Amino acid sequence: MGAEEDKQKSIPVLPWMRSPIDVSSFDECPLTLLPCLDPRLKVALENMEISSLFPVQLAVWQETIGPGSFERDLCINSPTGSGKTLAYALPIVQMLSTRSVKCLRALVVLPTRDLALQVKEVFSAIAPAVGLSVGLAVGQSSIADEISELINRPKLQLGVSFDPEDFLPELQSSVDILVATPGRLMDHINNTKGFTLEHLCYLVVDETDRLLREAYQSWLPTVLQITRANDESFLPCAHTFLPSPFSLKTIRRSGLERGFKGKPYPRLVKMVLSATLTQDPSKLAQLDLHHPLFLTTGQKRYQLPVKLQSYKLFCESKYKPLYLVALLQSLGEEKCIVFTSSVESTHRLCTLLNSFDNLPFKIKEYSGLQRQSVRSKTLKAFRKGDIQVLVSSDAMTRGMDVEGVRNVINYDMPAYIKTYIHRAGRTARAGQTGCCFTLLREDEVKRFNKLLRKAENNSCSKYSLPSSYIEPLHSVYESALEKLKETVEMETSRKRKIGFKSSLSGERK
Ligand SMILES: Nc1ncnc2c1ncn2[C@@H]1O[C@H](COP(=O)(O)OP(=O)(O)OP(=O)(O)O)[C@@H](O)[C@H]1O
Repeated sequence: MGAEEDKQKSIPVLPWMRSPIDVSSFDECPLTLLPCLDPRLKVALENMEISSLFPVQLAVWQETIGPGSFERDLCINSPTGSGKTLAYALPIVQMLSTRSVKCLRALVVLPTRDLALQVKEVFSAIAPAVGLSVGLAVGQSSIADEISELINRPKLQLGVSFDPEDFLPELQSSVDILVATPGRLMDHINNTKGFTLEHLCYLVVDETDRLLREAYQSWLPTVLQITRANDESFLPCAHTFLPSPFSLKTIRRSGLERGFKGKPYPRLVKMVLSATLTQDPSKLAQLDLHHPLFLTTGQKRYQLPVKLQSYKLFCESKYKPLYLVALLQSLGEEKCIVFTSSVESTHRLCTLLNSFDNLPFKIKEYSGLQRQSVRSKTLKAFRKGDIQVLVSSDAMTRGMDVEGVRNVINYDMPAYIKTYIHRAGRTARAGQTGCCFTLLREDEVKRFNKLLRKAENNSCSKYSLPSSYIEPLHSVYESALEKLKETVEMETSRKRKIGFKSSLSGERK
């Protein structure tokens, strides 16, 4: 494809995407100068060691708390590590800070459990300061435990006896904000008594392009349908406003003012975000956006963090593990993530690395092949610094924020620019520096250069390792390969035994 064709493809089809707000024209804003910020939230932010808002956070603040007043749905395309989480969390918490009745008003949906946990931490750092509670629906605990966290069942007064036939205690939400993955969200929508989205004011779809790629049990049409139905039932013509002692309803009036023509007001406000936001009209149509406003950074659709340094390292296929070890040794003990192209190669590479004697760092595997509990444990140890090298499949590529990751290595070349962006984006976050190395065979170089041209800030220098790092490793590499062979044989026979046992017990059943 020629450069002209590339350019054509990057011009958004949707008219509202062609005149975006450029986030790079914003500067950081000290909290002391931020208009309207609730002083309690200022203190909470300072406790998080945040003294100013990043550009994307200021741009969103302007469109929500500022003059924009949440009038339009926001589509935010901003680089990895630019602070998108707080960009939506802060205005939502500030807006809900004046509500005195507890009910579920904000829903944040993320594609994975680890990401949801991370986002919940951010909300939990600010929401309690203004008396709001945050819940999690990700399937980390049993559904019963989760329900008891999310739903409040008021206790009957002592000494008063009710006939249960006559009195059903009103179930109420225990949380104002819910962070969820689609599967568990659907479980609660379908089965949890008292779980309702009828008061929902804010819907955040984080990692939008990933969430729109799969149906995830049709969570999006379901949520939109429920909230739309609520809008309709609260239109003045459809509702008689009879006061009920047991239920508190949000009254959505039909407003013609401020761009809400024909829409119930206040309506459900949507914020959708990604570092690689889709521009595909049919995908975006699923979100049913209201008068959307597009916020993006710079000219090109794909952006790499400004302080990221990309490097390419040439090596023959058979020596890739050896070069990787030499590279890891040359980088020292700082945290590093090594990405491979599949769960199988992640396992194999990690086993091989652990077969090298006397490496000065601890290496663990993190992949979609592992159980969630194993993954969470590994991630925790990596965050703490007990593990220095994480060998990962693309399970880790999106959104994960681990402090102190200075280097990312693409052991296998990513097939798409999006993958490169999300992998590289695990470093150089929050304005810090970071490096991304890609190991390349000669026949991959052309494809890699072409892939990088699609992004802004795409300079990529050649990286060479001194032979003093390579030469001493040859003999160790040979014995590591031998050990790998033994380990693989052991694993295969263990799997065979387990398979045999379970087929026997299957026959008995
Ligand atoms: N205003 C701020 N000042 C200092 N640090 C901040 C600020 N806002 C966010 N951060 C930090 O920046 C890091 C990246 O933030 P966040 O995870 O929200 O990025 P992101 O844009 O969502 O990235 P990704 O696209 O990879 O998900 C986090 O460690 C966060 O604590």
